[in-house]
Amino acid sequence: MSRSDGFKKRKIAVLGARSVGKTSLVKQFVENHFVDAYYPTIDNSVSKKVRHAGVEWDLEVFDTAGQDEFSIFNAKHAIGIHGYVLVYSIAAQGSFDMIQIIYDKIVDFCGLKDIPCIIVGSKLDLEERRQISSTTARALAEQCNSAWIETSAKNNVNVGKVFELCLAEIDKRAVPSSPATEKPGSCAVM
Ligand SMILES: Nc1nc2c(ncn2[C@@H]2O[C@H](COP(=O)(O)OP(=O)(O)OP(=O)(O)O)[C@@H](O)[C@H]2O)c(=O)[nH]1
Repeated sequence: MSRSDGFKKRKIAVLGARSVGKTSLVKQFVENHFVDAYYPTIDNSVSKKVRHAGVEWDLEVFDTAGQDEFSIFNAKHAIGIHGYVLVYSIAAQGSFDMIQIIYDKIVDFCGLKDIPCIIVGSKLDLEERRQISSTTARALAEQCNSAWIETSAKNNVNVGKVFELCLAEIDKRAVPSSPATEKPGSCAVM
């Protein structure tokens, strides 16, 4: 893990079905703005310096192309990744169904039972079109041993919290070590 610039590094991958608001979440987090237009994402990485648990982190966020059940989960989704943000829209049942599918793909690929992960219900501002109750989503998160939160990139609600909670999930599973031998979270494939 490079600390040449004085910052420790973490890499978080954002996955989910198409159009759930992954890019919007990442843009709001890194650039503090929201774009109404929809441009399908081809994988893109951005960085932000954050302070978490008293430490400065150079956080790299890997914004991935939308997934469906036939999408291939491959090495680029796992190599060097410390934690996952799995996004569904609270207004789209199909996108919620994709969460379990993606979670299973990660677990299968990494060969691990427990991955540092947060499940995120996006588009909280579309409450009148809600299809996924918080109770249903919480139950899935519990089953996956992951954190859970609802956000609105549009109204900038809970956006920073998503990444803070993901870092906390990584911390929970990190092997205690000295700074010189620090290892990333258990899901990282190096
Ligand atoms: N109302 C509302 N719309 C949102 C929100 N976040 C994203 N959107 C809209 O949803 C659409 C898709 O957003 P994107 O951020 O491009 O979604 P994505 O998941 O990155 O899409 P893919 O690249 O296809 O995977 C856009 O029209 C956004 O403006 C939100 O919090 N509230």
